[in-house]
Amino acid sequence: MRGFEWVPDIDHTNLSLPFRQTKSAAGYDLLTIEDAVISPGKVMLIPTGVRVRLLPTECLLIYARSSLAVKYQLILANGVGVIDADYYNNDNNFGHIFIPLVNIGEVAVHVERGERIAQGIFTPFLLATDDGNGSYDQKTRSGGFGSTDRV
Ligand SMILES: O=c1ccn([C@H]2C[C@H](O)[C@@H](COP(=O)(O)OP(=O)(O)OP(=O)(O)O)O2)c(=O)[nH]1
Ligand SMILES: [Mg+2]
Repeated sequence: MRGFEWVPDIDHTNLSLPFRQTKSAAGYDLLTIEDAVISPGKVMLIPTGVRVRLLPTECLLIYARSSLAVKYQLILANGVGVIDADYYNNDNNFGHIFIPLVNIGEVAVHVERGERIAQGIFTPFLLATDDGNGSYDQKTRSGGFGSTDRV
């Protein structure tokens, strides 16, 4: 079963789950659930209110919307976001997808609740032939953005 769901306890009144705007669009547009003002040179983590269910050898790749880059100089701070299957329903934030937007222009940019801020593309991936042969230790994910770092 592959698809988007609302994160529990999120107010999604009048918002829609991500959807493809046209029949042949590859990307599901993700909305912001909050108003935000992004200052020049700053990165803001924007909540989408959604999580995604994936098969174990799939990820959701998050890309910028070209129009936001061209009109408002808003791009993804991480280039491309990778949403892992085990991020879904993690203990930290239920699998909430956040979009790290950076303003590379010279004026502050407002984004409004319900605006489409990025797009997600479902993508299958391959494993190394000897993956899982016991030579390294895989942890259980507890969150995102550095949660697997060893401190
Ligand atoms: O644009 C993004 C990128 C990632 N994530 C979430 C989902 C992903 O599964 C998790 C971890 O992402 P990634 O592996 O790219 O970040 P990391 O810095 O390696 O964090 P971690 O140590 O948690 O893997 O963070 C988002 O919500 N938005
Ligand atoms: Mg990681």
